[in-house]
Amino acid sequence: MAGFAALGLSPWLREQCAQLGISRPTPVQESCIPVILNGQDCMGCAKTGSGKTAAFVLPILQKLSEDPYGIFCLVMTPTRELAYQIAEQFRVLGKPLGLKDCIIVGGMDMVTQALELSRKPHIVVATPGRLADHIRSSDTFSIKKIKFLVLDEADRLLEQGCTDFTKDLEVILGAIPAQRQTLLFSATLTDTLQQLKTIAMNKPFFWESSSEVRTVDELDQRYILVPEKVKDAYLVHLIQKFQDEHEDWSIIIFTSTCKTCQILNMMLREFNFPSVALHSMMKQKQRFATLAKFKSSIFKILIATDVAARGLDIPTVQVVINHNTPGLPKLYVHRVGRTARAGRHGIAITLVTQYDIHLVHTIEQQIKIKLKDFAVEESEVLKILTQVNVTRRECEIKLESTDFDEKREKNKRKQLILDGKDPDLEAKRKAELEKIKRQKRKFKDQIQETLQRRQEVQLQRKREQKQKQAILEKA
Ligand SMILES: Nc1ncnc2c1ncn2[C@@H]1O[C@H](COP(=O)(O)OP(=O)(O)OP(=O)(O)O)[C@@H](O)[C@H]1O
Repeated sequence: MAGFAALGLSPWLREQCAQLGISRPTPVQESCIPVILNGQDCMGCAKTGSGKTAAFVLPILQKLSEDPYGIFCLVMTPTRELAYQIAEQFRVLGKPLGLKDCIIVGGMDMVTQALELSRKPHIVVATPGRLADHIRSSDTFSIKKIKFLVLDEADRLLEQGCTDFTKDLEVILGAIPAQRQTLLFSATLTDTLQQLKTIAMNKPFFWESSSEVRTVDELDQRYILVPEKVKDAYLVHLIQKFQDEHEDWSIIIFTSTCKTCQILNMMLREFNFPSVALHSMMKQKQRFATLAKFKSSIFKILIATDVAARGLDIPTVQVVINHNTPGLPKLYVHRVGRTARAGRHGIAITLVTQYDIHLVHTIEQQIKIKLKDFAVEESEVLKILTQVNVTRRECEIKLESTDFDEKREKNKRKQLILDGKDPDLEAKRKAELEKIKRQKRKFKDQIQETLQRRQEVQLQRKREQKQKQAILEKA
């Protein structure tokens, strides 16, 4: 493997890398850095924790050092926390340049941001919604002359998921020059490749790691099959076990909703675990503070929604627990990728209920690896089951007495209106879908019950036949 010098990186940047302990390029860096330095568009699809950020930060800094001006580069990313992390990489590696960066994300003061933008920073790192708001409402800055556009977690930015970025991206793409270098990175680019090519139009170089398996070899991937009602007891048991055996390990627990995230955090706190929660219903400043506490290992357990699933680079994380099975294999890949980064080892455990087994099969098919069973002493779990369930119920009641649900409803309505949808109509649609889901589940349970009964009857018949035969033989 060649060193950074052979890739064409200047000595000052190599020195910066060395100071951060980055001495040899990773494969994605080795392949993409020369191409970017050569002026080509680039799409890099490499596994989680494989150094994709430096693969675009380093060549951009080199180009900036040759022709410094602002605004030189725009980086788009799906989450606010990730925007701060990327800006930090630019700042640390670009220190000798006296780099000026600016972070434009929702939840922070817009006036301050507008002022910073008007001061022509070299690098702008932004989430799409807030940057589009600035473009629509202000003419005190221009991104018409940027040299580089980077979409980090590019597939997520183009996905029409629960947060749809596509309209804001259209506004942003309309405000930047057609003549630019476009760099697209993610651990899961492949299914949005055609869409991405419409953004990186300049005959993009595409690099994908050759390995069939979508997750890193250093990651031990496990599952535990659990009935829904004992899931929390398993969770508490697992955390206790990891805390007892590995005092210095940090753990991320992923949940499906903000409410579950909040309740689980309250519950773990009741059991005196050092946990913090991170979800989109928290105020932005609180979100940053939470993450800072977790990153500095003051709190060793982070309970988060998928807002933390992508990109976050926290080397102390040794364990990822999926409290719910992710519905999309891609989401699974990103969640479990919060551990076992940059060659370190890690373990991911997914709690799977009987209704989610098909999801596990889909995940296994996509990532090309089978999850292994994680052995748990059930008797230990049973010992704490009642206490855990009672505590959870108490936490639910406590949360109900706050305005959490009300806030959530308001946020949802606001978002729907912003998306141009009718909140009442959407609520009706959702209720109908829930009804169908409940009916389906009931139907499934009924089928299972009938099958079980049939099996029992057949067994009983066989037993009776045997008895009859035995009597006949005796006679
Ligand atoms: N060449 C290198 N040698 C050693 N460590 C590196 C190298 N390049 C980057 N790193 C470190 O590896 C870690 C992971 O890098 P990074 O966050 O860029 O991963 P990623 O590929 O973007 O992952 P994800 O898909 O999860 O966003 C970081 O802490 C980074 O400093």
